[in-house]
Amino acid sequence: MSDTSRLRPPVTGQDPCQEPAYDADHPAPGTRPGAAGRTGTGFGDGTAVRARTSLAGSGLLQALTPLLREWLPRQRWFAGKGRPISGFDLVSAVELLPLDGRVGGAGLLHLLLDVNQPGVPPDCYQLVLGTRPLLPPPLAPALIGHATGGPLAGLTVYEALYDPRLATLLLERLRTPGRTGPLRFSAESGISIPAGLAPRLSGIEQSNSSVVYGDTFILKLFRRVSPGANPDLELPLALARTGSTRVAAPVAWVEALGLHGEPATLGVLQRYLPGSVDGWQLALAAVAAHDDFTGHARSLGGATAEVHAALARALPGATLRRQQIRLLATAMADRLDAAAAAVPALGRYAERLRGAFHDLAELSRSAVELPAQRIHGDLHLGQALHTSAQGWVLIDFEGEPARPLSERRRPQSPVQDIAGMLRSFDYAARHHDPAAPDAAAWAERHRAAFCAGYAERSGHDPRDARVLLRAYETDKAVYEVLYEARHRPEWLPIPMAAIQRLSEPAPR
Ligand SMILES: Nc1ncnc2c1ncn2[C@@H]1O[C@H](COP(=O)(O)OP(=O)(O)O)[C@@H](O)[C@H]1O
Ligand SMILES: O=P(O)(O)O[C@H]1O[C@H](CO)[C@@H](O[C@H]2O[C@H](CO)[C@@H](O)[C@H](O)[C@H]2O)[C@H](O)[C@H]1O
Repeated sequence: MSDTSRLRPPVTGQDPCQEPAYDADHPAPGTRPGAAGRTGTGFGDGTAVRARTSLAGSGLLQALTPLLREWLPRQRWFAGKGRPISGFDLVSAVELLPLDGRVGGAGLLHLLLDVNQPGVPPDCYQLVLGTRPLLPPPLAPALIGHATGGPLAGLTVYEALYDPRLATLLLERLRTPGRTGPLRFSAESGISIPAGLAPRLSGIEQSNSSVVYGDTFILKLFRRVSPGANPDLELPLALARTGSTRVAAPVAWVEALGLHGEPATLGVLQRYLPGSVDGWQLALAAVAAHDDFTGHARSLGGATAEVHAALARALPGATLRRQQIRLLATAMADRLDAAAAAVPALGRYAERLRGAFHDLAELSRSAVELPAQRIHGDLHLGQALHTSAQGWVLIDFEGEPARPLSERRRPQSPVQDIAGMLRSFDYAARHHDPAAPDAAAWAERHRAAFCAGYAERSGHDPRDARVLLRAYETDKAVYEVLYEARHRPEWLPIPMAAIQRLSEPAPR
């Protein structure tokens, strides 16, 4: 579809790609004015957004509430599982296509919604909803529910990304920079995005949702949204602009404006790497076939060093001084305490594990200063894609989604990323059998190859930062224990094997 005018709700007769800047008193065409009634805190105090939501006050939220209460907790990306939902607040609602389907048979609604749960601050989620009077059978898996009131009366509500027509429309909107209500669409200059690329929803269970367009681009829509630039746009964009080929270059993105302070990144369209295989799958295959994987591990170490060097050049860094090193050690110890309270199996190791954090705190007594810079933040084998043409490419620079955005955007020691990848080799070695007699040796060989590749490219062998590496590795293994206990209890023995190893006295 190359004609962008098909995005245009005929009510207004204006092309949303040409809209003027959004004005609270004169809402943009294609959105309906109304009082927001928003009280949530996901985007701060809410005052900035109050006049800018559309469709609020129209009964939209009341119509959606019973549907979302039932549907949301079943989504892989919903972080509030296990707690009741006490209600929703509308942060913004934008009708990208009229809901009654008078253009092309389907409506398209973009929502930012604060989800309220007792005892925790609200989280803001991005939903992209389709509406049709009747859902065609191929879209059955996308069903959210049948609405009975407000502007949705008599309509079926479903996940728009499943609908090729609506997914195509999103790409169309990204192709032309401009604003639609509080949504700002931007494109990297000098890159042309062709029209008519066939969309397909990525079937992989993820923290976010992605659509692949014609094996050329992949659009990732963030589900949990916070004010500020998402590092998964910020870092790949900075890297691509340095000419780095170790990332999938962003070509367009969408943000929400005026919600509270900084624009919030909602989605990124990046180059797709057709035929890529991720490092986790490659490593598992190598373990199963008893193949040597050290060449791959070494080149991955080199690629990681290249990314770190490019990030250090492209974005401001910092130095971790005494006080910050102490705070880092304290934060790690606090995370250990919290994890031990939640997972009793960790309890008996806790005292000895604390030694690693104690040693880190002791570093702060000497004159040591640690260089810090922007890093990947959640590096593991699944975040590295391999292609025969490009070698290793790192993806998903979001950082650990559970941590606040402000923390994820802070410069950190690059050793954190290295520790993450070293843990991943241990995971791969123990995936089939956590107690396999040759697992420790396999892991050690590949960890060494990764560090050697990193050292070759950077001139610094991460193994020389012994105390820091051990502290970060322990912190990551503790995180993994909690992660597995919550999400995949049958995987718990994998990080527990590391906990056992790391609780033994450190070789001096
Ligand atoms: N640029 C890309 N090219 C090819 N596949 C990709 C690309 N980016 C992501 N993917 C695929 O999508 C999956 C999920 O991507 P990721 O960025 O990790 O999303 P999430 O944050 O939702 O976990 C990856 O594991 C990979 O299989
Ligand atoms: O990929 P995400 O950003 O969602 O990261 C989370 O999930 C990962 C699992 O998918 C988890 O990684 C752990 O398991 C991996 C194997 O599945 C292994 O390679 C990693 O080393 C291990 O940490 C990650 O911790 C979590 O944040």
